[in-house]
Amino acid sequence: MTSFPLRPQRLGVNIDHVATVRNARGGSDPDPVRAALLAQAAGADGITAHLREDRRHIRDRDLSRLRAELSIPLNMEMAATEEMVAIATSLRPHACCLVPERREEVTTEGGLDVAAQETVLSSRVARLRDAGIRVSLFIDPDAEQIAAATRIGAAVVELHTGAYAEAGDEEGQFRELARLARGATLAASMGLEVHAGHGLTYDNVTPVAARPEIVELNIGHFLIGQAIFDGLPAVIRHMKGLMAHARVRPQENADPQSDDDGE
Ligand SMILES: CC(=O)[C@@H](O)[C@H](O)COP(=O)(O)O
Ligand SMILES: NCC(=O)COP(=O)(O)O
Repeated sequence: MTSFPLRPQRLGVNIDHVATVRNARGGSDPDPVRAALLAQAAGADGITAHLREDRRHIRDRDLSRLRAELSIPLNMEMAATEEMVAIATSLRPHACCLVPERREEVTTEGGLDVAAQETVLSSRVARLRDAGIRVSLFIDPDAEQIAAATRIGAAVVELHTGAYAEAGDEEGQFRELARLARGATLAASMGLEVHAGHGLTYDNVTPVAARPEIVELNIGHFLIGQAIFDGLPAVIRHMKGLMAHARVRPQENADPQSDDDGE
């Protein structure tokens, strides 16, 4: 089958876990804003930072500094609470991604249940939109959630890739990838911009990066961890290289059973 190079896909670098390391000692190093500026210089297309309700990593002051110092888009991840909507509408980042949050979780465990909370979410989405913020919803790649995201006026959905990333075997990975592909196709056909993220690494990024409808990946934990060994600029350049390579022959690379691992 003939294949055509796709449009480049954006890489949003999530710098939360620089703040996790900083907070471990309670001081000011390492500075997540410095990491964001380094990521920007290395070719990141955006910076993602999640202001959790418990402030376990990113803090309010980090966000205001990011907003002031970055020249690439800032994507603020947040729970859909009154407190967070008030912070976001005052900060006015380029985008807000609404995510589900449970205080006791180690990381975001599933997608936002948009279908179950349409009324409250639609008024919060409207307030963010009225403040000029592009609103994204972090959801599982399910038809019910995608339809609900459209109904409440989100511009973007970020498909949760955690189940794909954590699938223990090839069969599970194949099943989750097929689910992501169906979700991406459906969301794009409904006029939503499609992003994806969570748990992506050098080893599993290629089939996701090859999906033509997915125009942005948000990646954090792996990049920050790998930067300990290789340095943040080299890690960002390598990840962007894998993403670009995946889109040269998207049909082949979208198949997780392909021999080509994207290296
Ligand atoms: C929403 C999401 O998928 C994660 O990127 C999260 O923002 C990373 O931070 P945690 O590790 O605190 O979940
Ligand atoms: N929204 C996903 C994200 O920002 C990064 O997730 P992870 O790579 O830290 O798992």
